[in-house]
This record gives sequence, C-alpha cells and structure tokens, in this order.
Amino acid sequence: MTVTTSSGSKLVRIGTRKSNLAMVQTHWVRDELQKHFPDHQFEIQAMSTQGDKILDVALSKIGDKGLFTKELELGLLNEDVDLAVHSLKDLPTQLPENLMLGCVTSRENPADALVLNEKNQGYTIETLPEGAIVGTSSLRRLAQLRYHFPYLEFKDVRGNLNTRLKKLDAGDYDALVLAVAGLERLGMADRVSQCIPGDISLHAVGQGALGIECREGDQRILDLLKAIEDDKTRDRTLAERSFLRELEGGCQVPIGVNSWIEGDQLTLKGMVASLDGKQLLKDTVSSDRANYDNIGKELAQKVRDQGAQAILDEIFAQIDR
Ligand SMILES: NCc1[nH]cc(CCC(=O)O)c1CC(=O)O
Repeated sequence: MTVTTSSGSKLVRIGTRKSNLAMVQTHWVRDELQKHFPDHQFEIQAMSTQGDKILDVALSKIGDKGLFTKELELGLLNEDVDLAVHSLKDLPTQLPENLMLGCVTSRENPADALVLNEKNQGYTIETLPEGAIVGTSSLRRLAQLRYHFPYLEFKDVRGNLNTRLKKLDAGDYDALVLAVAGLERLGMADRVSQCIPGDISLHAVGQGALGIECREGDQRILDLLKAIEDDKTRDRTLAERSFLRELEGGCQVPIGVNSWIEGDQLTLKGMVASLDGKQLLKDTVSSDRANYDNIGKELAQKVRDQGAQAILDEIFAQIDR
C-alpha cells in the first residue's frame, strides 16, 4: 500500500535479509535516512533469501550469484519495497533489468580478519603452525592463503557469524577468516585477533560497504539516497565492480582488490589466483576517479595479459555451473 500526498508519498519501505548483520545494517540505513528526512516514514520488511536457507552446501558449490539478493529484488520489482539494503559484496555486478544500484554508503575497514579460538590466542596468520585448521567459505581467501601459507589446512565453514564462531570456539577450527566489517558492525570487534595485511589477503569487491538497490529511474527514492551516499566509497567500489564484471564467469572466483583515492587519483589493485594457490597474479591501475569504470576494465585487461584468463577458465571448468 502506498500512501500518496500532494508532495508524493512519504512512506518508504525498506527490504532486508533477516540475519543479524543485515538487520544491523538496515537499521543504520533507516536511522540515517530518518535523520535527513524527518517528515518521512521508513518501514522495514525482512525476508529470507536462498543463501539464508541453504546452509549445508559450500557457497562455491551452489554457484549461483544473487543467492543473498534475489528475493529482495523480486520485492523491488513487485513494488512491495522501495529500496533494498545489501552488503555490497553480496550484490551481483549485473543487476536485473529495471533495477539499479541507487547508492553506496561509507565503507568500514574492508580488510579480512583472523579470528582465533581461546587456545590459539597470540598467533597471527604468519605464525600459525603447520597443519592449523583455518575455516573459510570464500575461494578468494582460500586461494590467497594457500599461496602464502601452503602448510596450513583449510576447511569450509557455513552459517551466520554466530554459528561460525560457535564452531570455532568448539574447536572444529583453529582459526577463521571473516570480514572485519561484519564483526565490527555486530559489536564483536574484540574477536578480531588480527587485521590480515591487505597485500596478503586482497579483500572482496565491495567488502565493508553497503549497496542500496532501487527501481531504475525512481527519482523519489534516488533523491533520498543521495543524502547517505559516500562519493569516495562509491567511486572505489564502482571501479572494483567493473574489474569483477569483466573477469567473472558466473560463479564465485578467487578475485580480490585493494583501492584508494589520493586527490583525484583512484588506484585499483587487483588479484586473480588459482584455487590451489599455486598461481597468483596482481596488477594496478591509477587514473582520475571519474574514470572508475575504465579503471576496472583496464585492470582486467592487464591481468588477462598476464595470464588470468587461463586461471579463470580452469576454475570455470572445475566448478559445476
Ligand atoms: N558473504 C557473507 C558476508 N557478506 C558481507 C559480510 C561482511 C560485511 C561486509 O563485507 O560488508 C559477510 C561475512 C564475511 O565475509 O565474513
């Protein structure tokens, strides 16, 4: 139901996943919007996505992009909600027809965290001993950590953050690698044993930022979203997404990035690795930040020239698509 007044509707319906992290992020977006637009009414509608329901299969094996976003997008297209709040890294680089990325909010620390259980306190990713069991569900983390620390053991881990931490504390793993941002947002920054250096684990595209999706050309919503956009995060993450869009082939792939802005210069560093961690390529492109899209494309071409396509083709052939 949309309430329409002479100045247009003041009711805005916000779609979100139901997970703790999604709810914390969505409450933040709602509160920010409410501060900027006190005469509007913001309503939250929480939904379960495929990714929340299928918990016993490795993410890389489900192989479907949009696992955490599809139900929210249907809500947008059916006009049940007016905007959808996502962790930007879960939002596919190709959006469905008639939907768009309305804004990107300011980024938390985009790094990966090493999280240890009680008996391993004091270790870092560099000092964990041979055979230590490290839990991760991300091919990107797996490939980079195998490359740098081939003597560690890696084991898949699924479930929401609390479930994963319980498994760690029960001793199923010696350590987990998780996003710093997620732990911080959930008030669990004290569980970050180490921020893994950015040159060891290049982070996921969009990691640490929120992406808000809306219907294409919905000017009422786009005007509201402008108030909470962070333009530096937007340019950085749009460059990152352009890089990923150029290289990915329809499944989770070991691609990582770092990005930063100095003056008007945006620098994007990208990494493509093989699953076994034996091959790992990196390259960097800098240009005026307004060229974010070309920065991503140019970087994709540079890593292709280094041999990234062969690595990716092998991965696409291995993963059942
Ligand atoms: N794929 C799950 C997911 N999506 C967003 C975050 C963390 C928050 C963020 O990166 O913005 C996480 C958990 C993790 O990777 O540890």
